[in-house]
Amino acid sequence: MPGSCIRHSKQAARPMLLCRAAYEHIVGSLVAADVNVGIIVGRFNDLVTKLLLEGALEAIHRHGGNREATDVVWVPGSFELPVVAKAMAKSGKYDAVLALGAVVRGSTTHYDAVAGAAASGLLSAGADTGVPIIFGVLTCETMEQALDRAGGKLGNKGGETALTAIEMANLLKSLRASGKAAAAWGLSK
Ligand SMILES: Nc1c(NC[C@H](O)[C@H](O)[C@H](O)CO)[nH]c(=O)[nH]c1=O
Ligand SMILES: CC(=O)[C@@H](O)COP(=O)(O)O
Repeated sequence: MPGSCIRHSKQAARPMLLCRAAYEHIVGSLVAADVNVGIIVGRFNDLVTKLLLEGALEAIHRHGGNREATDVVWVPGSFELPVVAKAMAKSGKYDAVLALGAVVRGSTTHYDAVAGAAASGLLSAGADTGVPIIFGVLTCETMEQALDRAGGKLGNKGGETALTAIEMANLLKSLRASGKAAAAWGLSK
């Protein structure tokens, strides 16, 4: 147990390194070759979401993913992401589902309802199925903030979250193959 590692004042680093080395660290691969990803995109603010999708597809392609294993599904807005995410997850066809959207604050409190519903709904979809549902929804005060994060000066959250989807898909595949995680649950098949 880590707590049992005795720390010696002059060799403190060495025992701890030995402690860490004694344990298997399980990390999901970023190779997309055998990963089936379902991408759901909110059409609202598609000036932004199209860029998020572009980043996601480029990342998947760059990591060895193929077109046949990646489905792109469009919904009206971020509020609609969770129901489709859960439905796609329950199909058993996907190793991960990536939800992309852009919620930009307007002049009412509608922003809070949409952003909150998308976040909690997507979280529940993953918890209810055991299929990784990745939150690729921008929640921004301004369109400029959103564009900065959709391929602008702050990178592309679509590409970043696509890598999260690949890693989580491979991690769960690996854990499940070695009996260290339960199979996905609540699937329709
Ligand atoms: N204002 C934004 C929306 N609003 C639309 C909702 O997502 C939903 O489609 C509507 O309430 C009907 O159910 N959606 C976004 O994705 N981003 C926004 O900024
Ligand atoms: C996030 C939204 O729903 C928002 O863009 C809508 O704008 P408004 O609050 O001005 O109606």
